[in-house]
Amino acid sequence: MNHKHKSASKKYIAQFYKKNHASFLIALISSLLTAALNLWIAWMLQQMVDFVSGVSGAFGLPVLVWYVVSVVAAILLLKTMSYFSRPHFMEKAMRQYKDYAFHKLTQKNISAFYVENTANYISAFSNDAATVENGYLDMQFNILSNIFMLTGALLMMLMYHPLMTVIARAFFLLPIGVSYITGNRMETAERNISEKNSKLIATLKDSLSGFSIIKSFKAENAIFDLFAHNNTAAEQAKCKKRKLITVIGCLASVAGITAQLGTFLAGAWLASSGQDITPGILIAFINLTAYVIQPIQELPEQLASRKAAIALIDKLADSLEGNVRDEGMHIPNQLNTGITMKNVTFGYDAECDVLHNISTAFDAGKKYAIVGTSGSGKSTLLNLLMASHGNYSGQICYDGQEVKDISSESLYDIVSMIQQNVFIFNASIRDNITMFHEFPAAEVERAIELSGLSKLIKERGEDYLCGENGSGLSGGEKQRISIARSLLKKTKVLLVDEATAALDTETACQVSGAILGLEGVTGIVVTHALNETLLRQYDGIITLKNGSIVESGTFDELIAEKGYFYSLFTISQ
Ligand SMILES: Nc1ncnc2c1ncn2[C@@H]1O[C@H](COP(=O)(O)OP(=O)(O)OP(=O)(O)O)[C@@H](O)[C@H]1O
Repeated sequence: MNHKHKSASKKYIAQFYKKNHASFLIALISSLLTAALNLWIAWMLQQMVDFVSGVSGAFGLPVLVWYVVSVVAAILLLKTMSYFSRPHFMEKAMRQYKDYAFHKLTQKNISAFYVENTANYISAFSNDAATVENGYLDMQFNILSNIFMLTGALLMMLMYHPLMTVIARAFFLLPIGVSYITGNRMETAERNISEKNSKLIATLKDSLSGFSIIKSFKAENAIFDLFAHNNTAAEQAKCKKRKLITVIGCLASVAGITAQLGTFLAGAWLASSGQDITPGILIAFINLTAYVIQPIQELPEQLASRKAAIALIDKLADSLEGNVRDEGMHIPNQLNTGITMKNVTFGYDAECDVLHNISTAFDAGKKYAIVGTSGSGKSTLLNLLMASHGNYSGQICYDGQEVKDISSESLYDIVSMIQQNVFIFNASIRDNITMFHEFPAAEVERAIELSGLSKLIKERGEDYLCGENGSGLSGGEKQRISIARSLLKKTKVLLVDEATAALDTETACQVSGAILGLEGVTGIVVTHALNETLLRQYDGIITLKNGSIVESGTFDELIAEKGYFYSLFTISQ
């Protein structure tokens, strides 16, 4: 992990404490005072035992009764403090952390989602968030109160009997060593669990999205095998962590018991050597030793869990810091000359190019059709115009400005795209068209009219809920919503990828006609439907074959050439 990402994860951790200091401090004070209370009880026990043993200078019974009442009152007070602070701190901390991460997610490039695995993010906001909550947030109070209790107990032991404390300290080094050795292994185990969970979530996501296909192709067994494989891997990763926790616990216990028994032996040896140890001091020492050993036993696991949780925050910061294109250039929201592609070669993998040496120009305000057989690279060409990938060679320029240097915000102001796969939110038809923005009613009306949605809206109303990914709508209706969305945005450039594929011929012609009739808009339309009336209206037709432009010109020019386009057109008729 590089330095930039390390400092990025600090910003995520800062979200826990932003405007949340008061709750944090009160919760921390209450857990530290609870630890102090244990030490106070150890001291009281010493006084009680010395009182019963008749040691001179011990407190009398009335004072001891008063102390007991104070302890009970203090417990009630501290628990009340904790009740009013810790849950509020946790709630705000997790809310701000997830909000910040989600905000970062929304700042990503569209291109990020062509190359990244979205299941990682689902995991980060579910499983990993729970680990961060327990292993980092909750744990920090336990860690700090354990450190406080450890230090306080050692100081009290020092006050009671310095020599015995020095001997005990030598034993305590043992469990501390265990913590140091096991910390890194725990961190690796937690990262491994997170990765395996992501894969499991990815399978689950696919299974749910493709449920009807799985059923109709009777692929339940195959998809079950895939799920079972990933489920096993995730559970095995957790099993490994549990085993590691057992090993860490075992080492910590051995080290702890050795330290405790060693200290007792030292006490016995000192007492028999005539040292001044009252029965009360002996009892206090036994209690205090436990308060040293408990943190030593718990701290290795707690520190390891904290480290593991920080590793997950680092992992999320790592993924969120990549593919953000906010440093691009701002350009005015206009297209004066047009879009040019010069010697553009591109492949999804380094070994295999999908587009070869593409050179063409799309003049501002004109309409172009891209045709070609399936897999010839039409969608890829369109996506590159939307800056989906930056790793092409050659130039793609808007008014002479290289597209990968333009800020995504500027680019999305100029261009909008109607895609093959339309995403519909589980919101009203109107919100799906306006994408939750405010527009003048007349403009919305015009977009609805042009995209052929009037009938649907008349029947169901603007407030009709579309269902999860538009389950309440037909394919054609979803396409029309997507067209209305883009028309409403009124961008200077409209890219259309088979937008009419799910429409019947009449509506398809109507919609394509609407796109062709948009004044001042540069339209680039990928189409399979080789309809002569429509094709004649385009200013240029670009014919792709195996990722290369083989012909371009107007409909009449291409037909006259009697070449590749001519044969595609005649076969389709
Ligand atoms: N994300 C991707 N990763 C790897 N290869 C891809 C990816 N998307 C497309 N391809 C490949 O690139 C080639 C061109 O695909 P593209 O979708 O651009 O073709 P198309 O002409 O739009 O096809 P269709 O008309 O069937 O939609 C195909 O061989 C396809 O398999």
